[in-house]
Amino acid sequence: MDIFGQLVQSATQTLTSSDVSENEIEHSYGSASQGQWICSRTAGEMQKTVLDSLVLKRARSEITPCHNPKRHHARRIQWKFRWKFVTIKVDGCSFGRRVERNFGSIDFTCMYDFSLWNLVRIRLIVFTCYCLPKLESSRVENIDLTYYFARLCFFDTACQTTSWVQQQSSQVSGVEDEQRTQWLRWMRNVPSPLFLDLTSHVHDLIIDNHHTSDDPWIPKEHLEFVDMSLDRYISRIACHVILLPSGSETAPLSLVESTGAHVYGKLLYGGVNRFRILNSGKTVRRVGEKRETISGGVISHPSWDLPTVFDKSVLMGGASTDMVLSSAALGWDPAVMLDLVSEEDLVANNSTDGFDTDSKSNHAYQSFEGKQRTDALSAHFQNRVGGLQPQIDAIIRRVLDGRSIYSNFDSDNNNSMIKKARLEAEELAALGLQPVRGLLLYGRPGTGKTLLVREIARSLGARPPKICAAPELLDRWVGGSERRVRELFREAEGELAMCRMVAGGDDSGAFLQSALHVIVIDEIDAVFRKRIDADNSDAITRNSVVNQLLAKLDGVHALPNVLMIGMTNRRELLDEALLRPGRLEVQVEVPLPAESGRREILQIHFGGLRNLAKKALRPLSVMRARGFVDLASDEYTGGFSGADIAGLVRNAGSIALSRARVDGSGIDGLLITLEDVMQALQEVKS
Ligand SMILES: Nc1ncnc2c1ncn2[C@@H]1O[C@H](COP(=O)(O)OP(=O)(O)OP(=O)(O)O)[C@@H](O)[C@H]1O
Repeated sequence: MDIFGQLVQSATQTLTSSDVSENEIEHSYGSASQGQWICSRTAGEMQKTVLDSLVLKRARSEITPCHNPKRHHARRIQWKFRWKFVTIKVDGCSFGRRVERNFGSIDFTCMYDFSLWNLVRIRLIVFTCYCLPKLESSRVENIDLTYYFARLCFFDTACQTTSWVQQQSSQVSGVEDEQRTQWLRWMRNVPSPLFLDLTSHVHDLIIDNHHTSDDPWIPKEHLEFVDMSLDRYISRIACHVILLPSGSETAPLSLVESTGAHVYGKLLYGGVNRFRILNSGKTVRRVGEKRETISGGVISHPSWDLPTVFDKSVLMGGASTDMVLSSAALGWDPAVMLDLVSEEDLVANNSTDGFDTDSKSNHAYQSFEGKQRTDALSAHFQNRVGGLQPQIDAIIRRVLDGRSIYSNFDSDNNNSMIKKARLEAEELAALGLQPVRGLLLYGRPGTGKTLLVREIARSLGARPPKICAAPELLDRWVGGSERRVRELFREAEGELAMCRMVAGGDDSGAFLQSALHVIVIDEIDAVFRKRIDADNSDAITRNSVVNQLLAKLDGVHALPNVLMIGMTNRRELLDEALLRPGRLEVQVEVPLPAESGRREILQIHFGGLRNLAKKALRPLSVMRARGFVDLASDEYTGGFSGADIAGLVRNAGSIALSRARVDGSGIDGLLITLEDVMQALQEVKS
């Protein structure tokens, strides 16, 4: 059985008996606003245009005059709903300047009505495809990758998703009662989105297609820009299908593409039965009303006909973000500047070539064990975080080691090494050595706390971390803040419940099956500060929010598949109860970097730029003749934080860029000189 089949199977196995209540219908409405969110996260002029033309117009054009008052009424509501449906999404978006500067990505989200039976559920399928970097806009305009990837995902009969969907739809009529209940409950009970990574499938298809001369599946002209000899082009194509159960909390980041990926298309497509309910908020059903029919032709419910919207080609344009980035960074030559980057570093950096290899490296950690794994983790941090080796060691020892880096959505989960790592984690758990659930990072601003958190989440292969600033948790409505805290944990709860049932109710094994959920609360002192005896409403809310968090971390229903990371500049303000073992147990101070630390940070920031500046390298001798300046020394950067150093690098880059603009040498002739760095230093210090 393919992974998707396994997922679905495990999900359906997790169900217990309970009825589908009308409350769920309310949730369905919530799903629509999820859609709104999805759009607003990824707004763009193109998106608006596409939504308008492909969805809104289409919906309108479906409305045909009808003389039967009853039917007319139904249709009007239907129209209203669909209109509102789209409007909800479009209105909420902030279509901004991004469009000009950005790569003109179109963010579509594919949203299907998944209500297979009379009882209402809406399920969303978010179809995301990522595209190749550095496409030339002239070519991009002629290509509709969305279309092709959509076909790959949904229309190709060999594709796992399609066959699964077909299988499901063929079962609609003859579905067994028991199975029907299972499905409904699954949809209700599994609040976390299911992720299906079709990337390798898409890669295979593209590569196969490329090698097939007769009747190619994708016409050659659409692949002409793909340099098949360059793995990195292929490796930047990703394709994810995300299934969002209705009413689920969508972690904002779960829908955000991975670093370095370029969203090329997400397609929004919506349908729902009981539109009347959504529209009016009433749940009364008219006698004789046929609920399954929602729209003429576009989605004939509940079949899985191809939505015609995919037939439409969408033109895309604009420069890719990579172009923008590289043009800003071109010309950096750290070796010329300070000779800080060794040749080995360069080779190592070049091998990644600026592309995101995190997912690969995560797999690498998974297949390591023992010391080998710890070393690999340590190296992972070293390449990205400078000057914090003791802190990193502490985090690896206390937080990362002993965690089985296991995701049940991992296609490699048959790997024997991973099994070994899991067994080790199970043994440790049996010994009572469960991994810690809370980490506090505290220290001066800009010292790299957030950076550390990001790397921790990456190295663990966890679900995309949920990052929120503590003040965002406060809600002016009574009980609202507590609800927001609970929502943070909801996804983890859902997944744990699912794993628990798969493990036959075995609590101890369940969390090992669940992927880790990293919850990050920044500026944690703003809310979770010492509880005080006061009867003003603000203090009461804060106290209650602290209590809620404590309960989630270490209460009766504590969640072992959660790693909570708090960050603060003011540790002394935090509630003592939050800091005790079992809660934010590991506390790591992130200090200002010392000289050697600053050197490492400089290396990291210069190193990154050097990759992009390969072509613009200048003879070392020129700079060497002027003498070696140790920027990391106290004389230059004493008292600087990591963020200060990053800012210094950016500032020097901008100075060089403006000079290049003035003297007309352009980006190709861009070179950052020692004087630029010194000027930047002066500006930063003044
Ligand atoms: N140790 C470091 N190594 C490499 N880069 C660093 C380091 N510390 C900071 N930086 C750079 O500074 C930027 C800002 O750092 P970061 O946001 O992690 O600081 P912070 O400690 O979370 O700050 P705050 O407490 O104000 O939120 C990072 O994105 C990174 O580019």
